[in-house]
Amino acid sequence: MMLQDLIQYLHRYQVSSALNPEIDSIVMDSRLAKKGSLFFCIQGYTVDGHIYAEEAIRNGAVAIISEKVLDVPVPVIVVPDSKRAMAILADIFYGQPTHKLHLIGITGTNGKTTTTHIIESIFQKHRQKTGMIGTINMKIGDQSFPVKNTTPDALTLQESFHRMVENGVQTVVMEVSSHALHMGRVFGCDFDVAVFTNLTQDHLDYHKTMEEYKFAKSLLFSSLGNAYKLQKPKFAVLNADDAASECYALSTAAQVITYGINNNSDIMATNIEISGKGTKFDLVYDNRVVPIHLQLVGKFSVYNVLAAIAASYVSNIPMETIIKVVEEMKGVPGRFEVIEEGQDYTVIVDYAHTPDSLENVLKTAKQLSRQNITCVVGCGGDRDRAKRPLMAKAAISHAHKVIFTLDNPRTENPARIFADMESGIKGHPYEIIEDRRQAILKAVNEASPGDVILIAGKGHETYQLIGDKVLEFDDRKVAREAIHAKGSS
Ligand SMILES: CC(=O)N[C@H]1[C@@H](OP(=O)(O)OP(=O)(O)OC[C@H]2O[C@@H](n3ccc(=O)[nH]c3=O)[C@H](O)[C@@H]2O)O[C@H](CO)[C@@H](O)[C@@H]1O[C@H](C)C(=O)N[C@@H](C)C(=O)N[C@H](CCC(=O)O)C(=O)O
Ligand SMILES: Nc1ncnc2c1ncn2[C@@H]1O[C@H](COP(=O)(O)OP(=O)(O)OP(=O)(O)O)[C@@H](O)[C@H]1O
Ligand SMILES: N[C@H](CCC[C@H](N)C(=O)O)C(=O)O
Ligand SMILES: [Mg+2]
Repeated sequence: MMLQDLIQYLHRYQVSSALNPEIDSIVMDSRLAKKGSLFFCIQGYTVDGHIYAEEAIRNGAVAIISEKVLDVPVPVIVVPDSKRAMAILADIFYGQPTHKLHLIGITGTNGKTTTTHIIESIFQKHRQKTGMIGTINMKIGDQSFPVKNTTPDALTLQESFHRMVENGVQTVVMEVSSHALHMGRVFGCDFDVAVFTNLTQDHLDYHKTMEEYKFAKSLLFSSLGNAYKLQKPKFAVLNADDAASECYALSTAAQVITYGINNNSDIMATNIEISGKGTKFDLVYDNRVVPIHLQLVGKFSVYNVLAAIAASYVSNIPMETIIKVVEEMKGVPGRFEVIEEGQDYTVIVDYAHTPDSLENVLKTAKQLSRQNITCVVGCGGDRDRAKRPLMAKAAISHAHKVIFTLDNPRTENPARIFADMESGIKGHPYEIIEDRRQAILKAVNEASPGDVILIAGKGHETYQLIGDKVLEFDDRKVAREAIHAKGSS
């Protein structure tokens, strides 16, 4: 594509030269620039990408998008906001792939990964080729690829959509994080269905206040518009039991469909019964009542299932197919994953890393056993400090025994993380075992028949970030080792 053809889509810009090179690739990292690249200078949180313009040119870049005038020998297009320009041009460069896909975006504090997986399974059962983008991986059909972020930057994202289109994908279901919405990673995406799971405290290190966090999530719904794509209406799928939905209904011109348990909604669950064997409820929709038996456990799972049902139903998937899939769903890696090695106590690995999710999973664990619940949990470093005392409080309030341990401390001093956690729970008994392996070993060694151990915070993660080191660590493997060690001692 020629540079001038690409930049014609930008409204306000200055260009330093009339040269019109051919653009073969678009990059935001100077190290990835090659002959024919267009390089975007992005003001980052760590460094200012403008300082890498010359390196990008040395590596072959033939034009630069910048927020500043630069004295370099290739055309420089100066724009007011290079991140915004990048999202818009990425969409154009890759041939507007989201216009050719049925695109479902899911936002909310908890439940995005789980709901995304359920929706993927439903569309696959309906014989569609699917794409999926989220915390665990990016998938094209059944092939998976590693990811750095839950919602990737605009270049990676549009390139992924392009590959999906080339590979015959029809429907893409993706997690849309509040960071991504705030940083404009999804500007340029044409969503058909936007789903809201819930809003509770997290990420205040980044968004500063709950109001700003709530607003960031509203951008998914306001971006839906009321446009019809190939006669296809757009939908906002909202949780009727979460107060933030009112704001999201107001921010969208799309049709709204609600789901819920407590408040009246279009897709509703009543008569919920939770047991170790799964969860039963009556699904109420379109004046019909259908009994459902999930293998997934917990009230929070019912919410995720309802969100997935609603998103699939408005996408014209037959309800019979949807129900079959949700009843067959066994779970998502690292989400309430039961570690079954024939032991007479239960070990669960879960990704709860917010106060609300920790409270939910602990309450669910309590519904499964009358025996003691042990919670092994830590809080991530270089992340929201305000959630730490609340997570510690949730653990203390709902578990009989609590072991605080390291999650991913990253570059933060573990002592400060533990001090933040302890500030929420003065006077309650707990133990601190910094080494996560030792904490898990201890919890397992002390388990009695019928007990439940919940190892929270890292779920599917196969690493631990300590300082700038990435160490191999998988709660599920360590738990298995601990169970076997106890069994053979
Ligand atoms: C705070 C944040 O979100 N940071 C994101 C941001 O990185 P950054 O701003 O630090 O980038 P930077 O290192 O300053 O670099 C600035 C620019 O210089 C360029 N550069 C840099 C070095 C060089 O040699 N040459 C060069 O050109 C970089 O490519 C970049 O364009 O842009 C990167 C590329 O898109 C992201 O990977 C990175 O996410 C980091 C890894 C991260 O941890 N983000 C978290 C907070 C996040 O986004 N999480 C949400 C999920 C949250 C949830 O719901 O649980 C997510 O969607 O992942
Ligand atoms: N609907 C829900 N409401 C509250 N908690 C939930 C819900 N669904 C899942 N959880 C809890 O939150 C944890 C994370 O779930 P999941 O990975 O699906 O959320 P997510 O929104 O993708 O999280 P992240 O923002 O880290 O990507 C689960 O392990 C479980 O403890
Ligand atoms: N997407 C979340 C994941 C947190 C997972 C937890 N294990 C941690 O490291 O805090 C974040 O980056 O804040
Ligand atoms: Mg996720």
